[in-house]
Amino acid sequence: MNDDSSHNRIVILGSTGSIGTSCLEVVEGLGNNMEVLGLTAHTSWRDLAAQSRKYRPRWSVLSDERIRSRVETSEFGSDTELCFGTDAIEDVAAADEADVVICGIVGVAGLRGVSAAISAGKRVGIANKEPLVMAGGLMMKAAAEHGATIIPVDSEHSAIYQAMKSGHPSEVKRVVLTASGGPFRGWKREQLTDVTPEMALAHPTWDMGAKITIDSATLMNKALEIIEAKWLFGLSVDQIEVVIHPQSIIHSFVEFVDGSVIAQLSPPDMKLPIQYALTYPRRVSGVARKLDWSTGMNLQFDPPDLENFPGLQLGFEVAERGGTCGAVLNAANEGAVARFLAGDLRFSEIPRACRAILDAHNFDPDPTMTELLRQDGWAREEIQQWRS
Ligand SMILES: NC(=O)C1=CN([C@@H]2O[C@H](COP(=O)(O)OP(=O)(O)OC[C@H]3O[C@@H](n4cnc5c(N)ncnc54)[C@H](OP(=O)(O)O)[C@@H]3O)[C@@H](O)[C@H]2O)C=CC1
Ligand SMILES: CC(=O)[C@@H](O)[C@H](O)COP(=O)(O)O
Ligand SMILES: [Mn+2]
Repeated sequence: MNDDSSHNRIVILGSTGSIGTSCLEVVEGLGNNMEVLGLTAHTSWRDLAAQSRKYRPRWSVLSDERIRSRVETSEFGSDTELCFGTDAIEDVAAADEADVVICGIVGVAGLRGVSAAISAGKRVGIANKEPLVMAGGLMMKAAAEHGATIIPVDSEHSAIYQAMKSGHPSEVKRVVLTASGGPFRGWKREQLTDVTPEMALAHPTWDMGAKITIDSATLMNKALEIIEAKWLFGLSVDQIEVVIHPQSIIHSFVEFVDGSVIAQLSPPDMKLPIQYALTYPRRVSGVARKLDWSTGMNLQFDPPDLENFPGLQLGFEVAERGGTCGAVLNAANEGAVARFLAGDLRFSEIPRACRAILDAHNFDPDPTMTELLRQDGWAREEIQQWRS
């Protein structure tokens, strides 16, 4: 971080998305303490232009080179240099002037930006879980080598990060990830066959981008989060549990060896974990919603339904096996979700297709990044052709 910890220059990867726009609200709430240095989007150039005029970053990046000829550069304001391409995302994420990088790109498309920020030794707030699922072991190793500080932004992992402060890492018995259960909590396998994208996009508690919202509905989001937790906190699979908590008020628990369970509570609003990553180790007043204790509240907990939501089981298995499994599961799931949203795959086929591709892949227990990228590409081709 900047020596003057009251003023920090921030880069937001994926600034036009759900995490990105929440992050800009947080930055605005923090006032003069934060300066927006860089923003990135893929194709939403008009949104990025509006953000650029408002926050006046030094750089704005559009990663999709194909839209270059359509973009009206004058819309970005005179203070901002507009750049194109994924190389430019890496340059901004690693810029000497950047103190903190918030990673809010969706999918493995965010890998190069996250990796660049880590290699440059930045403070890196990671919401973008898919690169961790794909290559978490290599990323944590790189962070240690380059002196980067990874602060989880995913709500469950932020909660665990905060709760871990109550004891020494060696005193942690297990972590419990909470899951809302999604829009189909309590549904049976037969009922899930004819679910439409519109139904699956109606998350009961969180307002998020389309891909993660579908993942929440299949419980694949929790599967990815098991793998994410393993890498972020150096846990074994038998130290990770999942509990269904429909209210999304408790964002996860840490149980210590003495039996004490420490939880983090707040309304379902990503502005809190984003702000925590920006101001850590300090806590400051901010724009995130607060709990209202003046009205009654019931907090419910149920065991997860692995039979009707088989995607969750994949998370435990993949975290256990490691190697190339995370890359393959993640890539198959990204492709399956895209096909489901395009009306080309049934909802109930998402976990089935992921299972089939995972089982068919050529397992490597200790892959390099090159091998992980190769397997990611292979799984993306497989999922395009998959038929039940
Ligand atoms: N939303 C949430 O509350 C939470 C999200 N997360 C994680 O955070 C990440 C972002 O999620 P969310 O904000 O919901 O996603 P959104 O779909 O809302 O936003 C995605 C962002 O990534 C950009 N983007 C999309 N494709 C590419 C690409 N190929 N290359 C570069 N940039 C790209 C988009 O730009 P453009 O607008 O131009 O398409 C946009 O800025 C995901 O990994 C998700 O799992 C984790 C916890 C909570
Ligand atoms: C906000 C956040 O972190 C999401 O990952 C959220 O947890 C999704 O809700 P589910 O618990 O339904 O997966
Ligand atoms: Mn989450």
